[in-house]
Amino acid sequence: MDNTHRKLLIVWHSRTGAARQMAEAAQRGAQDIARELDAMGRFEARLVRAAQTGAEDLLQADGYIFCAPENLGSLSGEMKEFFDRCYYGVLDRLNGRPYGLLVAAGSDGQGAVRQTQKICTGWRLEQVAPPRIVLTHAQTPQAIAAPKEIGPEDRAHCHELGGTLAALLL
Ligand SMILES: Cc1cc2nc3c(=O)[nH]c(=O)nc-3n(C[C@H](O)[C@H](O)[C@H](O)COP(=O)(O)O)c2cc1C
Repeated sequence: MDNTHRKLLIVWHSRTGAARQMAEAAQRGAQDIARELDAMGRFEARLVRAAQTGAEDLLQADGYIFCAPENLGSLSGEMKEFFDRCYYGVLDRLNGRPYGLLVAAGSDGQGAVRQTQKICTGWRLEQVAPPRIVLTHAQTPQAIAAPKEIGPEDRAHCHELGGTLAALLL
């Protein structure tokens, strides 16, 4: 590809740490691929919390990873609020850009995946890898409130997704 600067935007929300670690692993994966391709000088993998992300951030990026927990069968409130806040401001202006999806969940995650896919279909984004759900197996109120630590295999899958997006953009 040409020498244009490429930007991957990783938008995340996390309450107890799992989705944050997933987003960080994806960022490292993207940076590792950029390093391998000797493209660090023309690539940026930016990690931004959903509450701090706006329409301008979306418009300025070339590709996306969305990473959030499933809560009550759908996307966590902060992540949904980000989509609600930005949706119409960028509609028809992101068409064809690639995205990947990471969901942290206690035991399911499918509701959050379906909901995010519908939103991204509305934005005409192109899903370039299967969504990854990381299960934390938190089911009791105590387990749900506890800080999470994702395992090396899950971390590796998120790292790989970041690498896939970077390779596509570079
Ligand atoms: C209010 C609330 C609702 C939840 N609902 C679901 C759910 O519907 N499905 C599920 O699999 N996990 C559910 N969970 C579990 C979280 O997805 C899980 O704890 C995950 O690790 C949270 O990600 P985080 O560590 O990045 O905050 C819920 C957690 C909370 C706090």
